[in-house]
Parts: sequence; C-alpha cells; structure tokens
Amino acid sequence: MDSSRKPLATRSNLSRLPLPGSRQKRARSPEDEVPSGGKKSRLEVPPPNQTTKPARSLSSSTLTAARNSAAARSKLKRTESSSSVNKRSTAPVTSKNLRTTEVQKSFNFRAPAKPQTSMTVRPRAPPTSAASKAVNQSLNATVVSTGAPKKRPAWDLKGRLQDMEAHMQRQAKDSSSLQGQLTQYNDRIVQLESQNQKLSGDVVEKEMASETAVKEIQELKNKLNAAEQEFETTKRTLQREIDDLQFQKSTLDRQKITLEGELAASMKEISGLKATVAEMTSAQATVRAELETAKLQLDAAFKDISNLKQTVQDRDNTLKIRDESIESYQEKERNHETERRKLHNTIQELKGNIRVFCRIRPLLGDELLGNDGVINHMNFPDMDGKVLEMDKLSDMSVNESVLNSTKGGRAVSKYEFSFDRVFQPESSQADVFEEISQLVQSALDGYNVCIFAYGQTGSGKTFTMEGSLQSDETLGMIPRAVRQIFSSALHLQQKGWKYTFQAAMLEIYNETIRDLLGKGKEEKHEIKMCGKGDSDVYVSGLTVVDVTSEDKVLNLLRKATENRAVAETKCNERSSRSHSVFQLRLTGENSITGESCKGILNLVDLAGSERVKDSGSEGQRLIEAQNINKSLSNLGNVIMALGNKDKHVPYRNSKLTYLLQNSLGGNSKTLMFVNVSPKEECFGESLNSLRFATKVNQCNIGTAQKKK
Ligand SMILES: Nc1ncnc2c1ncn2[C@@H]1O[C@H](COP(=O)(O)OP(=O)(O)OP(=O)(O)O)[C@@H](O)[C@H]1O
Repeated sequence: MDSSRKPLATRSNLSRLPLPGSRQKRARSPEDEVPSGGKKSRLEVPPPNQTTKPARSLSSSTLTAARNSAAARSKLKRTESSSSVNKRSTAPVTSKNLRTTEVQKSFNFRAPAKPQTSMTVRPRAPPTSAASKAVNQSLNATVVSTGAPKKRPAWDLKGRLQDMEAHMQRQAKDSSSLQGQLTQYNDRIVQLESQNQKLSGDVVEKEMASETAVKEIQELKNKLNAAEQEFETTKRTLQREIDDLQFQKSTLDRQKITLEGELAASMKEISGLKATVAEMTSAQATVRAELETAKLQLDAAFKDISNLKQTVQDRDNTLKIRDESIESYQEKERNHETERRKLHNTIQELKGNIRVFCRIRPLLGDELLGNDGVINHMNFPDMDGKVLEMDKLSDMSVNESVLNSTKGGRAVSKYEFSFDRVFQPESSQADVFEEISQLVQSALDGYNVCIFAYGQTGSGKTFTMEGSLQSDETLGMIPRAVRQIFSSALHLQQKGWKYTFQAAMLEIYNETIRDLLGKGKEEKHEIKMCGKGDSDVYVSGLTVVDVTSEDKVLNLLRKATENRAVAETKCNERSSRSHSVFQLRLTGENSITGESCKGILNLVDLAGSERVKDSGSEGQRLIEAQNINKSLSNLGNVIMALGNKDKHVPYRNSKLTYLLQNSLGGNSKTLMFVNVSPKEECFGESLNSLRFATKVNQCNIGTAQKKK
C-alpha cells in the first residue's frame, strides 16, 4: 500500500479533526481543496470494505446524502456567516473550511478497483451543484479513477451499463457508510454550533470588551495626548526650570567659590576664635573658681556683716552716748570760746591796746650796689626781734640818746628802738601776718581793729598792706586778713556763728574823701556819726559792697588800685600823698548761744611821712605837705590824748582820725607798722618815723570794749 494514502475519516479520525481556532491549517490548504490543473494529487482511498458500491444503488441513498449534504452546507453557511466575525482571526480553521473539507471527503468518488493502486485524478469541481451533477461527477470520477477498465466503446452499452451498476452498488455501500458519518458529522456540527454559539457569545463579549478596550484605548489615547501635552508643558516648564536652575547653579557655583573663600577665611577666624574660646574657657574656669572663692568670701562677709550690724548697732548706741557727750563738749567748747575771747582780749590788753611793729624793707635794685648790698647802719641785737639799733657816724648831727662807740676810727652814735616786734628785711609777708593774725581774729570776735602803716615814701607801706596780688607769697596784710576772716567764719559756723561782711575802700587826699570802689564819678563824701549815741561812724555816699568770698574782696582791691592809678595820672605821686583805707565791717550772730557781735577791720596805708621843708615847698606840694603833716600829727595827737587819758581827744581835727575814731581808743585794738627804708640816706626820716612809732607804742589807750 502506498504510504501517501490516507484512510477516510473515521469517528476517531473526526475527533482528531482540528477544532475551530486550532492551528492545523494545513488540513485545508488550497492545494487539497482545488488541485491545480495538470497537477497530480493523491486521492484518499477508503478502506477495502467501503470502497465500491454498485452504481444502481446510487439513486436514493445518494440523493439523501446529497440532501443532507446540502442541509449541512446551508447550516454551515449560517455558521460561516455567524462566524464571519472570526474571519479576521488568522490562525484557527473555520467551520466552513472544516465543512468543505469534510464534504469534499464525503463526496469524493473513489475508484472502486484496485484500491492499492495509486491513481491520478483530475481536479474536481466543488460539490456545490445538484445530485445529478454529483452523479455525473461520480461517474466521471469512476471512469477516470478506475482507470483500469478501458473505456468501453460506445457501442458496448451493456458493458457500460454493467460498469455503471457496479459503480452504483459501490456508491450505495458508500452512501450507508456516509450516512453514519453524516450523523456523526451532524452531531459534530451541533457540537460545533454549540461551541460556535459559545464562541459567538465569547466573541460578543470580546467585541464588547474590545469596544470597551477601544474606548479605553481611546480614553487612554486622549489621556495619553493630554498627558503628552501636559508632559510637553511640564517639559517646557522643567526646561525653563532647568535653565533657571542651571543659571542658579552657575550663580551658586560662583557663590560657592566666594563662600569657599569666605569659609576658608572663616575657618581661619574660627580657629582663632577657638583658640580665644579655649583661652576664655580657661579664663572662665579661673573666674568660676574665683567666683566660688568670692561666694565663700561673700558668705563669710554676710556673716561678718550681720556681726557688723550688731556691732554697728552697739556702736550706734555708743555714738548716741558720744553724741550726747559731744553736745556736752560743744557746749563746753562754746563756753571755752567765750572764755578764750575774754582771755584773748585780756592778753591784748596786757600787750597794750596799741601795738607797734617795725618793718625794714630790703635793699632793692640799685640800692644793692652800694656797700655790697649790706645795710651797715642797722643792727638787730636782740634774739626776740624786738630791738632795732640805728648807727650814725658822729659827724651827723643827731641829738638822740647816743651809745658812743667808734667804727672805722670814726665816732658812732647808736639809736636803739624797741617795739612789739621788729621785722628784718628778709622777713616774708607770711611772717608778718602771723604776728597780726590774732588781731585780725579779734575783728571776728566783735572788736574794732585798726592796722595802719606809717613811714616815709618808699619805705614799704603799700607792699606791707596790699602787697602784690600776682603771687600768693607777696600777698599783703589786707588779702591775708580777708582770707583768714572768711576761713575762720566758716569754721565758726560749726559753733553756731553766721557772719556777713561788707567792704569799702576810700582815700583821703588833701583832706578830701574819695570813693575807690565808686564808678569814677566825683562825689563829695562826708564823715557822719550814727547809731546809738552817735557811736558809729559812716561816710555818706560811700560804696559798700557785700562780700561773700576772698576772691570778691581781691577783685575790689584790684578795682581800687585801678582807680588810684587813674587819679595818679592827674597828680604825680598821689598814692604817696594820700591815705588809703580798706574797711571791712563784720556782723556775726550765734544761733545756738544767741550771741552777736559787730567788728570793723580798718587797714590803712598812710601817706608818706617825710617832712617837706615848708620853706622849699610851694603850690600843690605845699598843700599836700601841710595836709599830711596835719593829719599825721593829729594822729599822733589823738594817740597822745588817748594815752594821757585826756578828756578831749581831737578826732575831728583831721578826716583820718575822725574816720578812725572808733578804731582808735578804748573800744579798739590798734596796730601800727612803722616801715623803714634800709637806705642810709633815709636815716633821718627813718629816725623820725621810729620816734613817732615809739611815742605811739608808749601810749596806753585803754581797754578795748567789745561792740555788741
Ligand atoms: N618787704 C619788702 N620786700 C620786697 N620789696 C619791698 C618790700 N617793701 C617794699 N618793697 C618794694 O619797695 C618799693 C617801695 O615800696 P612801697 O611802694 O610799698 O613804699 P610806700 O611806703 O608804700 O611808698 P609810698 O608812700 O610812696 O606809697 C616797692 O617797689 C616795693 O615793692
């Protein structure tokens, strides 16, 4: 048997037929269905028991088969149409294909004879026409396929009929066989239709799913488009952001470089700071330790403070007791002060109410050239500084008590004068003031004090009384007295004393009073008496200034000096020709003791005492001389009268004594400086001054009375 032949389909073979959708496509290739013209194809030969049937039995069975085949085909057609949806599917074998294959297989006529022989069949037309057509084809096929019997001649009708009957018989046999197969096919078709329906449902579902999927795809496409647009937008945005970021990056890179530089510097600084911090930490630790120590000390101090508080309390009590004691002592001191004043006054009385100090000025300038700057005619023999010895060569006509001696072979006349104090040329202003300070103090105690300087011109009166205001050392008695008064007044405040001071300055020139603190306006001033029993003296129209400090008084002194200088330009040597008087009135009250006092301090720079020869003087100089002589001699007369206890004291004979009447006499304390020039040629004038001073010094002008 030829291996290329295949048996007809059996049930088992059918079951192996490819199902719709199976990939056994080759079973229905066009080559199988429609053999190409001229080509030979192998014909499937049925098994030997089914091979041939006589052509006579063809009629009914073949028709039935044909009908069934047609029904199957129409059914298949429907199935095809219902399955057309699957046409797009490429892989599975369709039912039409299946049917065609099956029908073709069913209706293929096979050569009954010599089945083992391979036959070449001509191509057949598809089984789509009627049964007759099929018969014809079958016949043709038989004729062709049998091949073996040669074509009977046309005349051999009998033979041909026999062939046909034989063929029909075979066909009948085949028909019954086909009937069974057809049933199987129908079952199979039903089964397939069922599957087809199921598949159709699946297809519908899948179509729906597909539509849904399409919709979803469309939606997804839309979304995709939207997403793409969004993506584009986002991309552009991101691109811009990237650009921005790149710009920022480049900026940041630059900043980074800068910052790295700064960082390096900062690191350096930080390292420095770290070192500093380390130092400070160390210092802090030290400070902490110190604080701890301090805290301990503080605690100890608090304890001490509490102890001290107790101590303070105790001391407060003690102080209270002491305060009481102090109050008591102060009371005693006040009493002592009062007592001191009494004693002071007593001492002053014992010393004499009028005292005389002699002061010799040093040689100055050219005066130092002669005698090598040595004062030969003056000696200071005693240790107490109270005696002045004047030496006069014998050829000089002096009639005073003379201690005869010789000096350089020449007879020397010695004149000795004793005073309360003799100040040698080298004595300072401070030395002099020390001796008069007690007297100045008396003014604060309520006494009238009069200190005047007497002497010839150029002997040092102004220097002694005013001094030079340029330096502290050269300050004279007036500024020093003022300083002491203000200082003492301040000190006495603690003892309840409160003082007020009034200052005035005037000059008496040619018996005319001139206000040295005035505004320069010439005004006539008269000396008048006032107060209880006309006990007080005052000058009409005189400028009186309330002074509260030393400086203010010094300013007044400067002003007075200026006023004198202006006047001096009008009259040469006027200062030498006039008496100048500085007057300070002191008023004190003690709020504790109720005491009060009033004192006047008169500091007088007298006119030059040199005697002008009446015969040689004339005019203004004569008038000056006469007035000076008059006032100075009247001063001497007053002092003498006081000393003689005369009932009448000629105060009013001169302006000077009239002005000083309350400061000369029983109610006052008087001190006279007799200033002496060291010049030898002034010997005579010096003697006159010393004689006048001696007279004054010998006077006892009575007991000073404290003014109340
Ligand atoms: N103790 C002294 N030390 C130094 N210089 C003195 C002293 N005394 C006086 N003088 C100086 O001698 C000169 C004359 O003195 P001052 O003017 O005081 O004399 P005076 O007696 O006031 O004369 P006048 O009557 O003309 O005013 C001045 O230059 C003065 O400075």
